[in-house]
Amino acid sequence: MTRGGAAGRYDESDVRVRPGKGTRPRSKRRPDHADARAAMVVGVDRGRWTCAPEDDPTTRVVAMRARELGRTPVVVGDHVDLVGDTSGADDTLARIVRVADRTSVLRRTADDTDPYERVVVANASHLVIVTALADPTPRTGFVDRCLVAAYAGGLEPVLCLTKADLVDDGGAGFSSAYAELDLPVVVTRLDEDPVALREVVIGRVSALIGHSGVGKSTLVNALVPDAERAVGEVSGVGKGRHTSTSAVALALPGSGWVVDTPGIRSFGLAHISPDDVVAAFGDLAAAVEDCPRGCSHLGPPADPECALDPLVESGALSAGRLEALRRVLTALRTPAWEA
Ligand SMILES: Nc1nc2c(ncn2[C@@H]2O[C@H](COP(=O)(O)OP(=O)(O)OP(=O)(O)O)[C@@H](O)[C@H]2O)c(=O)[nH]1
Ligand SMILES: [Zn+2]
Repeated sequence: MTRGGAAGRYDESDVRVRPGKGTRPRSKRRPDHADARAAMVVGVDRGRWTCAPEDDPTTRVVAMRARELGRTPVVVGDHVDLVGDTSGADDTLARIVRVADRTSVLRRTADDTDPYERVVVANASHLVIVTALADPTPRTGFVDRCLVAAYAGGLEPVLCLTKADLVDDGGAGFSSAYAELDLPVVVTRLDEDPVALREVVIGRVSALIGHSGVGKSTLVNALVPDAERAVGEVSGVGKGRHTSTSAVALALPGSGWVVDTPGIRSFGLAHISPDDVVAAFGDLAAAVEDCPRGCSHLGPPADPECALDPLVESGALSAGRLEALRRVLTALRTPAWEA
């Protein structure tokens, strides 16, 4: 499901027809690759894409991109068509000839001023925002930035609060800040199986995001028993061990995928506008069409004529929900390094 309006806007995954066949229209269906094998990208490393064929998802086929793809980015979660040797045998290399339109895009910029945005994960239906209730201290700023990225990219956000064993209230205090956003909240602790989280991710493609040390690897290992994500080690380059910093999709027992995103520590949001966020709040998207041009929907004093305020007066919108939406919108204005 595409929640945000922004996801459908991107046609960067359209494949260009090879130059020289000038009269042929741009096409996603090249008849000469009618026998291509459909697959999902599960990992990317130095110009090689690891793919899981849809007809045999436990096989791994390593592929390069065909020249006809041009500069189309191909990321974890992309649905691609493979040709060539798709056996997955050692030392074989297939070619990616097509990338399907995406249903969602988790995107980021390096910081809020970086004009270059990067798709990190494609086609995930859910973004699981992993935050520890203690050690490290939870910060709403990071959660709010993740919410913005989810809403704008067409992913359903889920708040996952870890280390409940370290606090007295079971997470009620922290999650109350999100109560008005209709956000699913799951709470986990080291001494219990993450049953509620498993129910959220099973049969779906979910991206997991969180700061270092929040317990994300612990969760991934519980969900995917053979994942062997390193626990308690600071992941990244130059920390003793060279671990991957790019996204990787791991198959859940049964069906579904979790995409771990070890490299993502910050979330530049330069590419997102307030309207992209409001678009995810179905009923409110129509209301803000009455706002003045350039309204950032924060209300007075910044936006005295924002059309969301009269909705509260008329009873169509609760004050608490508007406040929660505005706190998320404020994340757009808060520099990434302060969040
Ligand atoms: N008390 C408690 N500790 C936990 C819990 N979950 C994880 N931990 C501990 O927190 C530390 C960090 O856990 P990881 O799973 O490595 O955290 P991470 O988010 O993957 O961190 P990076 O690997 O740095 O990305 C480890 O020592 C875990 O044992 C929990 O629910 N309760
Ligand atoms: Zn407005």
